Amino acid sequence: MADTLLSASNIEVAYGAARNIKVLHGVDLTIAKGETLGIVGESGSGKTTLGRALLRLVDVTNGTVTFDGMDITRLGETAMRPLRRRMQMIFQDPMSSLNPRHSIRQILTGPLLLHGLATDRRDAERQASKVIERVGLPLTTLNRNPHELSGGQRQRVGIARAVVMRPDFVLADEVVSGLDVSTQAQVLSLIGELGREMGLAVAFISHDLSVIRAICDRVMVLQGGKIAEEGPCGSVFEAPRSDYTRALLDAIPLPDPMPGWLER
Ligand SMILES: Nc1ncnc2c1ncn2[C@@H]1O[C@H](COP(=O)(O)OP(=O)(O)OP(=O)(O)O)[C@@H](O)[C@H]1O
Repeated sequence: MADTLLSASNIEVAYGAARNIKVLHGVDLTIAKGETLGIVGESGSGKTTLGRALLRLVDVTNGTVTFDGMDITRLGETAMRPLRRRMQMIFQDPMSSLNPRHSIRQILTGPLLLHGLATDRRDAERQASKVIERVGLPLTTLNRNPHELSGGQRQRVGIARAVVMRPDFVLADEVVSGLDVSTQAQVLSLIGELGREMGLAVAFISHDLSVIRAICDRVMVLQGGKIAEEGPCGSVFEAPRSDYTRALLDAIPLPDPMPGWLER
């Protein structure tokens, strides 16, 4: 497909020194430029492992990972470095990924300067201010440290830190699971808006189907390290083909009527 950004072909991942704990058993996946793909499945089904394999944070034992036409399956860290800026990650708990001793200003400007995306400190500061406002936070946030922010504010900083690097791909792993429902909705719409605005490809991992439904174009259902089902969100949710997907759907009590942010 001409507009494929990221693809995995028949990938397998195994953990343990002897690579005897097999977790992914031949997974195929493609994400087009600008597309949001939901990856869903019960705990332990391999969602995070799949995300990490796409970013080359774990090695695959078999299969191929391709990014923007390049086979990156066996690239070393030096060769991966220029691609790292283009593949960003938003974490479940931003606290664990934001340096507690750094101000939000340092957290945002540091990588810009390091990767040569800002001409000088003033330019980095200007870009940081712009992105912090874009994610809905006041400029004074730049003077704060992560522990001085609420969970929702920290997640907005996590999003700002990812998008300020002008990536092509963002992996969002369980990014709203620690937040209350109304903050979840705000953070999801923000990711959706930014994705559309910037033409980002997003892989959105969640065990929560209602979250996937709110934000994704397409969904892939993982079961025991294999794909149980895959397709456009509408068809998978309206007419699931696998019993496993049906069981996942049955497990979420959807409110009636559906809140506006869940309607697509
Ligand atoms: N570093 C590791 N070493 C050994 N086994 C691991 C390692 N990381 C994950 N696993 C195992 O791989 C399987 C898949 O884990 P993974 O975190 O990818 O699943 P998940 O679907 O993201 O789960 P969750 O929703 O609970 O985060 C699990 O059985 C897990 O115990």
